[in-house]
Amino acid sequence: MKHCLIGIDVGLTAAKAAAFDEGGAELRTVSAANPRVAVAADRQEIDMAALWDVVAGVLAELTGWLAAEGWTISGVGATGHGNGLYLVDEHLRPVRAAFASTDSRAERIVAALDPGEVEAVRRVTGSVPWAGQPGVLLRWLHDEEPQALERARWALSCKDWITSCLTGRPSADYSDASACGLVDLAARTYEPAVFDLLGLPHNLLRLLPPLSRSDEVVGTVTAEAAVVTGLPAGAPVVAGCMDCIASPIGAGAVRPGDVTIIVGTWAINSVVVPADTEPPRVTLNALLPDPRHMLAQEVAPTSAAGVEWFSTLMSSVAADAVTPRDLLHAASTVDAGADGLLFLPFVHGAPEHLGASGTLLGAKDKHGYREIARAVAEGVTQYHRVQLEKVCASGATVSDGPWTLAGGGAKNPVWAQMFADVVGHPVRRQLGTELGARGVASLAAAGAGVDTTGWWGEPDPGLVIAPGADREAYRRQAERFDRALAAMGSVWTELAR
Ligand SMILES: Nc1ncnc2c1ncn2[C@@H]1O[C@H](COP(=O)(O)OP(=O)(O)O)[C@@H](O)[C@H]1O
Ligand SMILES: O=C(CO)[C@H](O)[C@@H](O)COP(=O)(O)O
Repeated sequence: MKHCLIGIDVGLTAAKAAAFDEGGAELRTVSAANPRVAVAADRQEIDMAALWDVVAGVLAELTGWLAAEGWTISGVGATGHGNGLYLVDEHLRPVRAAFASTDSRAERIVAALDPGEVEAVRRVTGSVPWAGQPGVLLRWLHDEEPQALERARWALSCKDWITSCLTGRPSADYSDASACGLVDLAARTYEPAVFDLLGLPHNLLRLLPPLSRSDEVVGTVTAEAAVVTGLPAGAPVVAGCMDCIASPIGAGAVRPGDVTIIVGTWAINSVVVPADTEPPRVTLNALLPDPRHMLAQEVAPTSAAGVEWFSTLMSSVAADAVTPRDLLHAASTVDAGADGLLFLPFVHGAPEHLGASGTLLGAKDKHGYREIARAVAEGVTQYHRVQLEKVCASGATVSDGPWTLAGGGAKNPVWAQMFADVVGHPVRRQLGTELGARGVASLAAAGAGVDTTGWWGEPDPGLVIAPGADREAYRRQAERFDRALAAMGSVWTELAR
């Protein structure tokens, strides 16, 4: 009999489900756009039932194909965007719409925190507070919608919501919970001091589900879930992990010093560090399945989000949809430097820059769509560089080898070369594989008792891209970008008042 594993990856843009054979080869991937409602500029909410419908739909398509090809499913795991908040009642039904991690309505709560207390908690949890964290959002609900908290029984992350739909059980894993800034990294337990910092009563700690290892089986597919997904009832489901963890696992980039750059809605810039040292000073540190290691990360909703914003804007005025691929193609027809245009990619703000907004600098009447497209892609990439420099300066040891490029944007060859040129370091593309789904499928394999040692062979050197001819232009642009970023800080603070 042919056995396979299923990895589900629910990002902010799209839901993907992929099947892998027991040796780690990808059999097939199905994806679909996720529902997302921008309720207001700073309010980004997700209809939880609609999200589950999309995931069930991609699973049904995948399992239909697998059945026709004679595959038997031996394990399932989910990964998803981290942070945000998915509140459910005791019957695991949504209490209200979920908060996406791009929601910035709670910035004022973060701005009012005591810096000394923030630093004391950071040393324990490895995270600094920002608006889209579940703890900060719980505080917002405590102030603004206390009735929602009264109805809530569990505070889930995105993948925990999907896992609960599959198994009928609440669960959480160390990677997501630590990436949410809720965990004492050394003790691997929820940290009540986070609730003190945020002014939350301790009785709300009851909302946090029990923690499991990412590859631990936390339930089995229910009969109800089997009907809508085509998964076999009774198939084991593992706790899974956060998407920023799943991609490096999928790429095999989990040795100390390994760097992964994820070009999803969010910009994720990470390095594997030992778990038994003081957490590097970055936005967050997330525990990896291997208890010896964690992933130090600089993160911001500034990556494909910027490209999505501009392509959606152009689609609204063009006869045909302008896809991110079209936008990158238009960008490729303009020289590096976008003829002097600079884009600061904060259309959803950023943890590090309270009040920041998307900003186009240097616009002249000679500039058109193609120059702006180039500036948007370059601005997104330059901010990845800023964050990678911060990761390198955080005290973490960083590998000299190629850095792994993951996420939807990394599939674009123009953008991948721009990454190598802007960051000034070789990057490795991963063609043909949904790395996040692959990573969590490997955890499902481990949970089902399948030997996964063969999943990570020698990486193909042909996928490595070295910095090229545009490197010098981007070095000059980086100086302007950094000066503009520093100067805008006070403007954004003023505008946010
Ligand atoms: N060929 C492409 N060229 C440029 N950008 C792309 C391409 N394919 C996907 N993207 C971008 O990647 C994003 C999806 O990446 P993904 O990692 O799946 O994000 P998420 O996990 O947030 O859903 C899309 O928002 C899109 O902007
Ligand atoms: O918590 C986060 C960063 O700390 C984000 O939610 C990230 O997980 C999004 O992932 P994306 O949807 O861009 O793939």
